[in-house]
Amino acid sequence: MTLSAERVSWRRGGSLVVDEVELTPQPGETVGLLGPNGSGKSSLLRLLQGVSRPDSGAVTLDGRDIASLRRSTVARRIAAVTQHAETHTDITVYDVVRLGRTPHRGPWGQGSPDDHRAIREALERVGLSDRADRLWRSLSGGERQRAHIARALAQEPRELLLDEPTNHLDIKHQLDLLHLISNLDVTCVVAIHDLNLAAMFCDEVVVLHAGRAVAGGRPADVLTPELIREVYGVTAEVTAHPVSGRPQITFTY
Ligand SMILES: Nc1ncnc2c1ncn2[C@@H]1O[C@H](COP(=O)(O)OP(=O)(O)OP(=O)(O)O)[C@@H](O)[C@H]1O
Repeated sequence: MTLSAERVSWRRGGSLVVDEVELTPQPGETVGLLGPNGSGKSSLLRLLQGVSRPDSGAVTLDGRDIASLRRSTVARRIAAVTQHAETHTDITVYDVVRLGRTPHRGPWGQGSPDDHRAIREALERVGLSDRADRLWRSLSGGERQRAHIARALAQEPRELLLDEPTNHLDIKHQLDLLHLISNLDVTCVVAIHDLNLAAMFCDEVVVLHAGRAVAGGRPADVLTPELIREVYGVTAEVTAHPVSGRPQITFTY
C-alpha cells in the first residue's frame, strides 16, 4: 500500500482548486501530474504531503488518514521537492543534503551510522559528489535543483513528491533525473509540464483541469490529440516512438 488521494477537495482563497480528485498510485509507480498553469497540481501535492488538509475527502498512507498520523511518521515516509524550495544560509551542499536525514535522527538529534552513506549515495545519484563541500550559494540554478532532489533521496522515503523537478535542468539532466526517479523503488508523484517527458517516463498520468482530474491512465491511453486540445487548447499530433512505442507529441501553432 502507499499514498492515495480519495476524492479530495480543497478551497483556497474562496475558489475550489482541487475538486474531488482521486489518485491511487501502485507502490513503486511513477505518476505524472499534468495540467495547465493553475490547474491544481501544486495544491494536490501539498495535500498529498500532508502540509495542508483537504476540506473533504482524505489523503491516506497505507490506508490510514494522514491527518491521524504523527508528523514524524509522515516525515520518515514522504519526501517532497517543492517548486520554490530555497536555502538561504551559508551552508555546504553536503549539509543541505544532510537535512534530508532529519526525520531519521534520534530523540536527541544524534545521527545514525547510515547518515553519511545515505548522503553520499544521494549526491552520487544526482551527479553532485564533486560539489559536496561547495557552499550552497555558489551553485548554479540547476545544481541547486539537483541538490534539493539529493536531499529528498537522502531521506530514503517510500513516497516522493516532486513539483516540476526538471525546471532549470539541461536536457541531459532532465532525462537522467526522470530515469532515476522512475527506476527507484519508491512511489513517485511528479508534477510536470513537458508532455513528452511525462510520456517517456511515467507509468501513469493524471490530467488536472480547473482542479478536476479529467483523465488518468497509461500515457498512451491518455495523451490523445483530443485530450490535449480540450485541456490545453492547442493542436497536437501524437505518434508512437519507433523504439519504445511511447507517445511522442508534436505541436502546431
Ligand atoms: N495561497 C493561495 N491562495 C489562494 N489561491 C491560491 C493559492 N495558491 C494557489 N492558489 C490558486 O489555486 C489554483 C491552483 O494553483 P496551483 O499552484 O495548485 O496550480 P498548478 O497546476 O500547480 O499551476 P502551475 O502549473 O502554474 O504551477 C490557482 O488558481 C491558484 O491561483
